[in-house]
Amino acid sequence: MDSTPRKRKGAPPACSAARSLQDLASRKRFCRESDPHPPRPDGGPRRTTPAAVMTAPAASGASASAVPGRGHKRKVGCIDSATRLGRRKRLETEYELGDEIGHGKFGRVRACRARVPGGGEEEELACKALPKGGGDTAHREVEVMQHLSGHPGVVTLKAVFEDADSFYLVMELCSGGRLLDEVARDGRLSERHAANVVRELMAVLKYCHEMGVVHRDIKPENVLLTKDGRLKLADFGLAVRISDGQKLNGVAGSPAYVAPEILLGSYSQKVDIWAAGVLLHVLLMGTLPFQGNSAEAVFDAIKTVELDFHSGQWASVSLLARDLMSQMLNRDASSRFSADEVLRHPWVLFYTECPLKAEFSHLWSTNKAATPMVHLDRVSLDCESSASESSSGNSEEQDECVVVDALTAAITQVRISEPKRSRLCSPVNKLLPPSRDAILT
Ligand SMILES: Nc1ncnc2c1ncn2[C@@H]1O[C@H](COP(=O)(O)OP(=O)(O)OP(=O)(O)O)[C@@H](O)[C@H]1O
Repeated sequence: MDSTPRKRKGAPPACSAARSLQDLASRKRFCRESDPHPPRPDGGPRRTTPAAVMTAPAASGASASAVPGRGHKRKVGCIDSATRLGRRKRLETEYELGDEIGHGKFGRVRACRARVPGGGEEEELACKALPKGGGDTAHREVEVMQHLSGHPGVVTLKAVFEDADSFYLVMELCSGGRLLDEVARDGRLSERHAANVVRELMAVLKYCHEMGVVHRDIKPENVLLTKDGRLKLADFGLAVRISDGQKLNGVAGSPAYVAPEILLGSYSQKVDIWAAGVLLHVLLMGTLPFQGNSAEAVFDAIKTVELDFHSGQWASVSLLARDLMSQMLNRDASSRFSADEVLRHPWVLFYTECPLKAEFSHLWSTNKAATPMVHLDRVSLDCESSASESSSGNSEEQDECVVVDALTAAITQVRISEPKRSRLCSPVNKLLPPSRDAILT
């Protein structure tokens, strides 16, 4: 681990996961995009979203003249014909809407069921209503969801409907709730559970980034779970598509998860890795790493607070987990891990890749460390268990941390991290003009 972090004196006291995350939720309102269609100075009508979902606009924060990059596998800006479109009447004909199951700042989500002619088995779905007048948000969300469709870690969009007031996004139901609720319930997740979450999240983020999409709102509220505990990334309302080497400059996201370079006004995919690092801190510690009583205070903490990974609750966390955390929360975006590098980190591999047992066992036998092999065998068996399993602070978990820490010594013979990318090799990036994503002044 290459950081010697210290928490700044006078930083606000850590609070419980439920409390701090709830605070965050209420502060979030400060950090959404401003109304992109403010009243006209001449008192004329506001520009509103067109009445029909025909084309999605260019991604906010991206240059209109940007050359399509690797992410543009489909027609840019068009609703894909695979997603059915229609009027609200058709929504009611084809689907039965149930109770509200969640809501965010923009949308209200209801349980929904497809009416199947002939009484066949009904598919459980979710229907998110997005009021019109929210600028490009609904278009962008639909377009990005379609662009990413097919990946098992992305909530599948089934159909889009509209009436005079709203768009309705019918999507697969994630009946396992939010990752946030799991953390609030359990306080802290076991390292094994957290590593499985990180692996699934990074797999979908790697895909998003390869497809040229920056999510910009990674947080436990937007990570949903299926009935069988698989992870699904949701809420693409702030996501944007960018080309290789392109930079964004709109301030967007949820304050506690905002990467420092967003505050500096020039950023790209790595902001999602920072946010995932904050999320990992929440999973392992039950608290947000950067706190404050206002959005400004949180931003100040993001820019200046040095985390202390050596004291307090961190003492019970493996060194490998701390190493990964410091790589994900590296303020230098060019050195910060990519999704792929996170996936290849030994902490993630150890808890999620059973075949490594053999490799580590070999290293173990050539190392003088004293932890018995039986622990490796047990950990190996553990990684076959469900990804949704959780525990916190029990003796079994402590034993695993000892094993992981002992492995740190063993694998230093191999490598802990990929070599840092040379800044000289960075692509020449185009800094875009300020966009309407700027939400804070
Ligand atoms: N596919 C789904 N299956 C089950 N629940 C869902 C689904 N999509 C959303 N929800 C629930 O609805 C809530 C709000 O959804 P979502 O985050 O998409 O709305 P939003 O208005 O865009 O939120 P935000 O305020 O974060 O922008 C989620 O936190 C979740 O509890």
